[in-house]
Amino acid sequence: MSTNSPTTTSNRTLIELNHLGKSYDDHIVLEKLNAKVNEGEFVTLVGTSGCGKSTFLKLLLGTETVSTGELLLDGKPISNEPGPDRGIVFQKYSVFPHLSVRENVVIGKEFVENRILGRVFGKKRKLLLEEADQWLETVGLSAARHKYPHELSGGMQQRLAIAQALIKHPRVLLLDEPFGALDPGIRKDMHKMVLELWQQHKLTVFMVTHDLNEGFYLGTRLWVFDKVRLDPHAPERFGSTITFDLPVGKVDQTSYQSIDQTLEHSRQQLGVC
Ligand SMILES: Nc1ncnc2c1ncn2[C@@H]1O[C@H](COP(=O)(O)OP(=O)(O)OP(=O)(O)O)[C@@H](O)[C@H]1O
Repeated sequence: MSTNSPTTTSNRTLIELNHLGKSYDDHIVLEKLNAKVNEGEFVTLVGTSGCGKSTFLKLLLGTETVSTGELLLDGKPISNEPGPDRGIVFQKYSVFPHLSVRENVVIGKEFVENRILGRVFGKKRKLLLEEADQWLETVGLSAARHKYPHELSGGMQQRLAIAQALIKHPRVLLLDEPFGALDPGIRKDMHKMVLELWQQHKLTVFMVTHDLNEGFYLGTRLWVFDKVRLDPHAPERFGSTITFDLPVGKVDQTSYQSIDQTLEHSRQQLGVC
């Protein structure tokens, strides 16, 4: 179970979900989500395929808007466009293939500094290149800074995507199955790096995973997304909600088995793997 000490967690609410719901036309994806997340928490999200985990991250990022209820950051509704206070890393294809590793990190910040041109020049650019190099060192990619993404392994590409997100100094880091495609050994290295970054930079993290063990190991808190109501004739009539909200340090073997069984039951009912 979790080996993380939530030393970076404060008592200050950063994110608040009040009766939050999200639908696409008649398809209800999420309904009645209620929770408060303090600054510095590491929330891991598990649930069956299609239950709305990525949709929830998109609401936090601001690329999707809530349909009902509220999603607040610092007590204010999250703006409906991505801002530098939130960074995201996807399972794949987060980086630009035509840019070098170094330029991939630089561009993350260039769009923040010059929203019209997406470029900065002169002394500003020199400083940005230096900062990019520092981030590449932090994620262990200094030696690859002049390479292109196709020359990197899957793990290196995810390190690059993390550097690209972190150069904007986000307060909230959103990770959508970032290690799902990686080999177990590489995943272990990535876990270590993410935990170090989370603690050093006092990030609030939301991470989607399909691996319950990974969720327990990394998080300080684990959410299970599931449907409490199911209409077999109209599966889109009801959405998922947070059915388990557990402080991970207090999770015991019985809770683990209970969540595992619940997920298995949902998988069978929904016919998804
Ligand atoms: N832009 C969209 N328009 C219509 N429906 C959408 C849209 N985005 C997502 N959905 C639907 O919302 C539901 C939830 O999708 P989402 O990707 O959030 O699930 P998930 O839990 O992340 O799944 P997975 O674990 O397979 O990645 C799916 O049925 C999907 O088809």
